[in-house]
Amino acid sequence: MSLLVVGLSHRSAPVSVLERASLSADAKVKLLHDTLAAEPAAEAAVLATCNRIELYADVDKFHAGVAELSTLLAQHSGVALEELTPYLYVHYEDRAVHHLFSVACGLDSMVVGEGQILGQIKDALALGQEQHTAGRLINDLFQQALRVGKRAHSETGIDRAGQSLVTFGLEQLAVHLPVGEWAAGKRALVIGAGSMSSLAAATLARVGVAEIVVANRTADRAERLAEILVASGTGVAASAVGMAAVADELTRVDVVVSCTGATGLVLSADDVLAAVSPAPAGREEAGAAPQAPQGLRPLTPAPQTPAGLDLAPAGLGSAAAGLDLADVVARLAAAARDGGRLADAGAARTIAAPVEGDGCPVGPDGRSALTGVDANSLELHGTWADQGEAAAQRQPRRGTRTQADGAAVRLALLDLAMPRDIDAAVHRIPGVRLVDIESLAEASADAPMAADVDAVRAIVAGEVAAFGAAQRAAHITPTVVALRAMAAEVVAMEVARLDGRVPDLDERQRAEVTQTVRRVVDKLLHAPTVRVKQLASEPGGAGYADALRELFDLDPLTVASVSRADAADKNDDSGRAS
Ligand SMILES: NC(=O)c1ccc[n+]([C@@H]2O[C@H](COP(=O)([O-])OP(=O)(O)OC[C@H]3O[C@@H](n4cnc5c(N)ncnc54)[C@H](OP(=O)(O)O)[C@@H]3O)[C@@H](O)[C@H]2O)c1
Repeated sequence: MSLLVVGLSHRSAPVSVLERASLSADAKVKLLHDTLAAEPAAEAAVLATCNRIELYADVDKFHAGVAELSTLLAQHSGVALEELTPYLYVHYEDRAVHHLFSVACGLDSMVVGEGQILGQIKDALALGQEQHTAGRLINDLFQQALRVGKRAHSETGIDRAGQSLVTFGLEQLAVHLPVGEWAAGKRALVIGAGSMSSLAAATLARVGVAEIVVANRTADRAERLAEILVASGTGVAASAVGMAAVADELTRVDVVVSCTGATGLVLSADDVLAAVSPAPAGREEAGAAPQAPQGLRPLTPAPQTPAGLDLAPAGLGSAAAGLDLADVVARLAAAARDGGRLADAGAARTIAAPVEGDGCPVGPDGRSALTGVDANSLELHGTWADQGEAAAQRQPRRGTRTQADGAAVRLALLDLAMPRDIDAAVHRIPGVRLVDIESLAEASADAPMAADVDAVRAIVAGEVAAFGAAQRAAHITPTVVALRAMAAEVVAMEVARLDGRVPDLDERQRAEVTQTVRRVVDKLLHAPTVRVKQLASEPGGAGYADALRELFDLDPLTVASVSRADAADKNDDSGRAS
């Protein structure tokens, strides 16, 4: 039997395929059992993260194994085999071990060196153990991968080569500023209260945001996370809200981190657009500070608006300040019909870019109907051009950063979910910066490769060789044990025969003869068993076990029973270890 892995990852497949191929918890369990039910596989484990889906199995036939595992992956992911095949990779025997060890060290991660993959490998092993699909090979392999990953982190500076996904994402939002400087005093909204959101919230608190609002479907979890944050000693203020409050919170916060397990969008482009849009003039009461009704943000900063991210009114004409989104859309639609010319001078100042092509699709409520529009084919339509120009006219206060395109960053969003939580169309909203899994992948490709990566590669190479040697040595052990058992049996039979033929031997003489026979047998077997273990641990040494069995006419059932007992001991040990 040999180790085979078939999978796809962010390196082999586009995010859109990975998103569609992601496995639910139920699908993972079914995939494991179906793999074992398939004829070529004896053990199986599935490593499924937002960046990879890999099926590991102990197979006895390479070609049949590849065909079977690929078909099962397609079946359970719901992506047709013909579509999936170009994105699949296959590793076998030592290459498969090398692959998992590299993955465990974070060498194959989207953000090189990130440590979360170790938890995901541990989960994959735990699931295999729980479902009894992990035998001796999978247990040994995954446990060793965890050790190798920890070794890489403790012996090298791989952590520096790639920070955790959250930190890296925040760095992308902060662009050229140190994250701490960028985050200081900001208000953040964290959507979701699971493990990733908790990590995101903890990181935000650590880097110095002033306030965190946690929004989650289940209120208890959001409240619990908010309590933990308050008790964290970072000085952050934290509170919990339901998902219904997200639209409202969007208008108050500066940063959003979203990482839910939702399969659909949590934030549409319209939600974000509404949150960063100017408030309609008609809704402002004379002499009163403008409120933020229904997701439209006032242009005059409210007193509680955090420094650095508000919208300064200076330089804005009254037409711009009181711009109603529905009004803008209507004007743009008219302008599009009119060849891009706007009838109103106030609006013309707001909308600098001429509308290209057709006008922005308008929903029944008069807002841009962006939800459901294919982000890849989406062009910047008038509504957003308008918002960008409005943002460009705002005078950034001290501390307000600007995007590379010159527009002030009004709202920074980090989407760590897979599938995505935030509509990719948000990328095109001026004044909004969205960093998502796809853009993180691109950014990390440009990250400088530290010398530590080479050090980790050396560790992986050494560990793969050691693992292969240990596995091959372990492969011969049952045969050697069976040989010694057979020898002991022969000695016992001969001593019994001696008892029958020379019954007068006293106890001391009998013990002496027995010891002598045992010593002879041990001495005869010592050199060949030591040598055969050495030879078997070398690449291509698997045949020595067969030779030993053949030469000494060992009972295959005895060898198999020793292997089973050995595997059971290992499983007990691994159960205790994990
Ligand atoms: N864990 C990682 O290492 C990691 C790394 C990178 C990216 N991610 C991505 O981050 C996301 C969350 O992963 P996780 O590990 O944090 O999962 P998790 O611990 O299971 O948490 C899932 C969170 O999503 C919420 N949620 C689930 N379905 C939802 C829905 N339909 N609508 C709204 N909220 C919903 C859950 O709310 P309830 O509390 O109400 O159930 C919970 O807060 C996933 O997209 C994952 O791919 C995870």
